Amino acid sequence: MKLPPNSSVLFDSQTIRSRILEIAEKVRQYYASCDLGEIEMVWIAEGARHFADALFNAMNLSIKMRSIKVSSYGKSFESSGDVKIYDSINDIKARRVLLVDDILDTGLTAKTVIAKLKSNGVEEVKTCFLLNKAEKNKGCLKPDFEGFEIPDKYVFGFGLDIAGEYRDLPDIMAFDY
Ligand SMILES: O=P(O)(O)OC[C@H]1O[C@H](OP(=O)(O)OP(=O)(O)O)[C@H](O)[C@@H]1O
Ligand code: HPA
Repeated sequence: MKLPPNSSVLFDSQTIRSRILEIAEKVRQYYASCDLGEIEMVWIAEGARHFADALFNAMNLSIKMRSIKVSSYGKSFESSGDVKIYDSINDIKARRVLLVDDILDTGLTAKTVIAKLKSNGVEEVKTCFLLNKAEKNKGCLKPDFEGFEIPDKYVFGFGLDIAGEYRDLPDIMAFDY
């Protein structure tokens, strides 16, 4: 597969896997004293697919898991600012939700979904991101669990795409655009 020019590996697959094991352990500890029946893990499709699968398997907790399709970038490198939620999430009524996404970039996607979940009556939403462009979003939303803080570069691989391509690369690559 031809990679975009000026791209390089930011995190290789082994580094990603090891970090996910660490996050999974922190999540396990957090929920250790909770009623597992009250918790639902909700991951944001499509980008979080690989992260959510790996995290869920590593957590090894008997909780429900589902995805919701949310999109705001399309083929662009910038958020359109219009976060579209394609699945009905009105039936997510768990008391506690663990919201999982591949990346916290501007924070708009997560903020929109959190507001919707809260308006459904979900009491607690904990967030878990593999990547956080913290310098860019100026800490507008503090993740409860996160993998790596990254600089303001466009990244792809391990679920993250450029216009629908490269999601299935095992490494996370960065790209100067
Ligand atoms: O913090 P933000 O600036 O809102 O960006 C983060 C969101 O952007 C990407 O989704 P995208 O809209 O590209 O859809 P996709 O997951 O299907 O690629 C990514 O998967 C996150 O969900
Ligand atoms: O850097 C990114 N890469 C891929 N998808 C994204 N969605 C928001 N930011 C990014």
